[in-house]
Amino acid sequence: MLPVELSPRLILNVVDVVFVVLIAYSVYSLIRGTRAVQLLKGLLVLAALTGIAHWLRLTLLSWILEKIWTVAFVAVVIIFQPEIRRMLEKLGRGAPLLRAIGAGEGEQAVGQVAAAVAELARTRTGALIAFERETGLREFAEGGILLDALVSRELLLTIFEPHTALHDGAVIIRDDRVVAAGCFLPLAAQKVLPSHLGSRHRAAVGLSELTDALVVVVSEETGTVSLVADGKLEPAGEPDKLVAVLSERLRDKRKIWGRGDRRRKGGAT
Ligand SMILES: Nc1ncnc2c1ncn2[C@@H]1O[C@H](COP(=O)(O)OP(=O)(O)OP(=O)(O)O)[C@@H](O)[C@H]1O
Repeated sequence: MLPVELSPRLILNVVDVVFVVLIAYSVYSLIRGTRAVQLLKGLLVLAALTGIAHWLRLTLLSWILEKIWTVAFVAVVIIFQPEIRRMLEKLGRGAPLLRAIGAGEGEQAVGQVAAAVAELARTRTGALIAFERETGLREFAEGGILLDALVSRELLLTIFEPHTALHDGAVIIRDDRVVAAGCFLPLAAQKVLPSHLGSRHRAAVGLSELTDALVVVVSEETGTVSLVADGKLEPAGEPDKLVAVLSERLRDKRKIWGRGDRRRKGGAT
């Protein structure tokens, strides 16, 4: 006989707690590493203060805190609109377990991109290349020159050739096609990056903060190649490593229900 009787109520309570823990963990995973963590800490302090004020029956403080909660809610929605949007998009994409593990068209482009990037780095030609994943980059592509051309090393080298009309701005790649070139990307907040990194790198980080895009940056100044994802910039390493990392991350992010649905979600230009 069990020491505690397993009543339906008890089971439901356990399920209830498990759900709350899972949701809390998911929310934390989604905002981990973003500025929303600071916000969460602020809200926890506010919640603790509110609890204490209620417990001690401090009427005036409770009333003020109530007003602060209302203002804070509106402010949070306005200030963190990009993060909230991104979080909801991530939720919409489903749990990682549901993601397909299979090759996508984007991977075919990876080898060509890596070859172009190696050449651009060698000649110290600045470049900014964004790979679209689940979040549609249409709004950024439409700000540039729409191309819809098959990705090739030669095409990318031509686009980033200095003194040409398309070299300024970013190239956006979806699957195996260059969707657009000369695209303006959103800049990351000033404090996120070391001051020696200029606007090209800031733009790469900025896009990766707002979307799940993978961005490759070649520095004109130093010829170094960086890979940017989820707001983090890291050295891309040798071309072979870049191919491996890009392939893995592109594959990992593909959904189980494939390409057609993603297009309907707003990815198409
Ligand atoms: N918001 C942006 N969106 C797209 N491209 C941008 C953006 N900002 C800058 N760029 C590109 O970066 C170029 C200027 O880069 P800047 O020298 O400021 O950056 P950087 O990070 O120091 O790069 P580098 O190390 O290559 O010099 C611009 O000519 C433009 O092509």
